[in-house]
Amino acid sequence: MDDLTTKKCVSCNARDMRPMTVEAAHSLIPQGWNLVTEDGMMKLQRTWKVKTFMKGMEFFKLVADVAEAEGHHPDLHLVAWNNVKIEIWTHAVGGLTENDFILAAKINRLDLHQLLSRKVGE
Ligand SMILES: C[C@H](O)[C@H](O)[C@H]1CNC2=NC(N)=NC(=O)C2=N1
Repeated sequence: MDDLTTKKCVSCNARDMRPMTVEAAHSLIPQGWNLVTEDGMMKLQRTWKVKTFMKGMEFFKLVADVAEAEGHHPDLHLVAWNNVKIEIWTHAVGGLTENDFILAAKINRLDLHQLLSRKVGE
């Protein structure tokens, strides 16, 4: 698998865009992300615990900057003040395309250590 972080998202209104197969999705999934199926549609999903509500908002800003640079956007959830969940899929095709994996891989590159709660025992 060539490094997804070296790639750029393409416009989602390309006529030939189709949702990828489950097998293809499993071969591309970046570290820390999960494949989930909701309402019959596959999505990428990852969760984090942040130190504070405002650090959650800082997290969202970092992600938003990546999304805007890529022209491809995640769903951002901040629940019970410190639980972040990000879900990514390609709305234009109602499933997963390579764009989703590129965005997830680039989110993985963000330096989040100042924002995240320490894991138990750390
Ligand atoms: C033209 C442009 O590619 C589209 O409007 C983009 C914007 N961001 C997007 N983000 C996601 N996740 N899915 C889309 O289909 C999508 N479409």
